[in-house]
Amino acid sequence: MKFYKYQGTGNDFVMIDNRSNTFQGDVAALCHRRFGIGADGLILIEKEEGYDFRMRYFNADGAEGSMCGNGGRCAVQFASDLGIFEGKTSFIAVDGPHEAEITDKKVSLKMIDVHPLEEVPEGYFLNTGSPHLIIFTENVDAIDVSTEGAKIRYNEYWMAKGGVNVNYVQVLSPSSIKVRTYERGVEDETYSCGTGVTAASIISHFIKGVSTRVEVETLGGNLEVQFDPGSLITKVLLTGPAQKVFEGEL
Ligand SMILES: N[C@H](CCC[C@H](N)C(=O)O)C(=O)O
Repeated sequence: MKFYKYQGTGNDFVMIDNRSNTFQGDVAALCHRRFGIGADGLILIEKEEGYDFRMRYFNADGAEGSMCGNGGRCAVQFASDLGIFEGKTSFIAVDGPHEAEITDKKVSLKMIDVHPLEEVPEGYFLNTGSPHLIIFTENVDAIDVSTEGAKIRYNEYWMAKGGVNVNYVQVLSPSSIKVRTYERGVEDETYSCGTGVTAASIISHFIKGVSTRVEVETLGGNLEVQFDPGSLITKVLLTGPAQKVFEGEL
C-alpha cells in the first residue's frame, strides 16, 4: 500500500489515496510514533459524486473523528498533487461541503458556518467542525498543555459531552493571537490545530475585540483566520502552508 506523509503547521497526517476503496489498515498502528509511520491522524481521499473528492479523517487513536482543519488543508494539497484538481476545489468532509484554493503555496480552506459561542465552566465553547474549549491566558508559554489539557478533557463535564479539544489562547495584539492545543483523539498537545485556531480567533474577536482577520501563532508555524461576524459567523477561512514530507510503501 502506498502512503504519503503531509504536515500543515506541524499537525501531521498519513494520507492515502483510497479512490479504489481498498484501504484496510489499522489506523492507530500506522499513526504510532514508535511502531508506525507517526502522525496526529490519517486521512483517506475517496471518490464522491458531485465533488472533487471526499475527505475521511481519523484521529491518531483510530477513531473516525470530527472535522480537521489542518488535515483538510493537507487533503486539498494532496488532492492537487494527485492531479484531482487545479487551483480551486470543492470537496466533502464529515461536517459537510468545503471549498478551498491554493495560492502562493498556501491552502485557504472555507470552514463551516459557526453558531455563537457558549460560556462554559472553564471558558468558552465553539464548534467549528470539531468541539473546542477556549481558555484565555496571559502567558501561553508557561502552561503545561499536556497535563492541564488532559485534566479538563477527562473531567466529568466534558466526558459527558464526548470530550473536547482544549485551546489555551494569548492575545498578542489587536490582530494576532498565540494558541496551544491539547487534542482529543491524539491525547496530547499537537503543534497546531486548525479547527482550534479557527475557534480561538472567532472567540478572541467577540470576547477580546481582536480583528476579524487574525494572525495566529502556533508551535508549528503561522496561520491566518478571517470571517464575517454575525448571529451566524460565515465566510470562515483558514489559510496556511500544507506540504508533503515524504511518501513510501507499506
Ligand atoms: N487537528 C485537527 C482537529 C482534529 C479534531 C480532533 N482532535 C477531535 O476533535 O477529535 C484540526 O486541525 O482541526
